[in-house]
Amino acid sequence: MNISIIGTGYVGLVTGVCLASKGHRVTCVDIDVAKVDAINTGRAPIHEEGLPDLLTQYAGRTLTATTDLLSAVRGSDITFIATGTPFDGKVIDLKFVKQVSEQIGAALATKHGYHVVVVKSTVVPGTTDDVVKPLLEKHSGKRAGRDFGVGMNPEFLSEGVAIEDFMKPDRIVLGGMDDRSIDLLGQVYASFDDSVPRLRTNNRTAEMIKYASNAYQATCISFANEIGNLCASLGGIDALDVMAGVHLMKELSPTVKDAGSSSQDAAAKPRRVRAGITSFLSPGCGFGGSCFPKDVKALIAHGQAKGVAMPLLESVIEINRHQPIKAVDLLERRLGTLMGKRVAVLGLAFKPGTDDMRESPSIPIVKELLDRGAAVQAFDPIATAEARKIFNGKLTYAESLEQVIERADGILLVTRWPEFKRLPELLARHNATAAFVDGRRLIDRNAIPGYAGIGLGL
Ligand SMILES: NC(=O)c1ccc[n+]([C@@H]2O[C@H](COP(=O)([O-])OP(=O)(O)OC[C@H]3O[C@@H](n4cnc5c(N)ncnc54)[C@H](O)[C@@H]3O)[C@@H](O)[C@H]2O)c1
Ligand SMILES: O=c1ccn([C@@H]2O[C@H](COP(=O)(O)OP(=O)(O)O[C@H]3O[C@H](CO)[C@@H](O)[C@H](O)[C@H]3O)[C@@H](O)[C@H]2O)c(=O)[nH]1
Repeated sequence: MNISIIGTGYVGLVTGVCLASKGHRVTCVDIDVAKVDAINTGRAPIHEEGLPDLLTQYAGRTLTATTDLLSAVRGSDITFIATGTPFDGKVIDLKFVKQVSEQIGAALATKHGYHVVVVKSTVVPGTTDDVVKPLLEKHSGKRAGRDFGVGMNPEFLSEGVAIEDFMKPDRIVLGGMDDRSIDLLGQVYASFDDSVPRLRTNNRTAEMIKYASNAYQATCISFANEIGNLCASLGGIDALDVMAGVHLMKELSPTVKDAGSSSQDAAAKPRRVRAGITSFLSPGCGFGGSCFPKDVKALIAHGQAKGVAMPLLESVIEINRHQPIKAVDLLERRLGTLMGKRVAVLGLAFKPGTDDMRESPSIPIVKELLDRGAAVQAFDPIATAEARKIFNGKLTYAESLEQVIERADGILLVTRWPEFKRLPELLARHNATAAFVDGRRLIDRNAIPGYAGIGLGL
């Protein structure tokens, strides 16, 4: 199929390269000329595993990028909207979605044949039918349902493993205003594994599935953190053991009861369980990123605007606001005071595998450490350049893990970078006396003398 994708950020670009790799001809559209040029020359504008390889294979062949939205839409059968939907504190800001809907409408005005426009951005229920569809009709002079179709196809990829998530999704939600729209959208995914559930539904439900999924995951994290904080203060209980026990309930791990009986069963386990993340029940220093904080707040605001109280999700956000500070408190208790102490912060990105700093828990953590008088040096394998834009020289950056731990009085692990697993050996060699706090529970609690961690305490 000929596909155009408007907005070439994490979602648009990953969708573009993956669909090109599935045999489609894809045109990516962005207003950012630097991004367009990078894609056309096969350079990845974002850090994402597997992206450079796919760009090298498909850029300039079946994947091209352009700033010319009109030609891209006219030359395609289906158009995905993948622009950002920031939250302004009250409502999600639809200005980018509206802008491109108007432009797509204008392109459809002079295009022959049926076309489907699909919203892939995360938008509150009702946006596709009540905002996007009327704009398309107004600017094309055509009628939705007769001349063109409108669909909603939420994206569930997770940064750092975005390519893998897109290529092997756990579900494909095909929202549409009618069967014809859904059928064409379904064709985009025709060559995806047959075993992946396809859910055909209306646009509003598709929009809500996305928010409910993110809200559910965020709720699990705040639940794990609330229980973890209680475990830490009761003493003698490790929240990791507790969550491992909770996670074994058959509703959460349907394959666990068979695990180990054959390698086939183990392979059938969901990827996140195999990775040991235990279905978003890992306590830590809070969730960050471009999605959970924004989407949960947007859903709360949307509910409240409709007169529906949202106390559970409000608590999810409130717990998450305090959680980064719990890690700082723990380090302060280990050191007695943070005033004048040299503190090493390990990891700045909101999660491993990305240089994305949006809403990263490292931001309130560094601020709190500085406020309490610590001198902060940080190390992140790839996010330093992004971090510099945020912290404006208030901390120093080390070149390596060895360097950052060498002279530290206290060490706070903030991001689950796999390379930090070398810490026990490195600390024994380079700095055996530093106070260590594991804000992500990455390291075995028995591997470092004096180990302290979220969900465990001192
Ligand atoms: N990042 C994720 O992991 C993720 C996962 C699932 C869903 N989402 C949702 O997908 C949407 C996009 O997220 P993202 O992280 O890819 O955003 P992003 O900010 O990385 O990318 C958005 C892109 O849209 C471009 N853009 C803005 N206005 C434009 C216009 N008029 N014409 C063409 N391009 C334009 C921007 O230049 C930018 O490159 C959001 O609604 C987000 O909530 C994100
Ligand atoms: O048990 C857990 C799991 C995650 N996190 C934190 O939660 C945040 C988000 O992590 P993750 O979900 O892995 O990354 P995202 O890229 O934000 O992906 C989420 O947000 C995307 C955008 O909507 C969705 O598409 C994905 O399905 C959803 O997992 C990070 O700060 C993690 O450290 C925890 O604290 N505990």
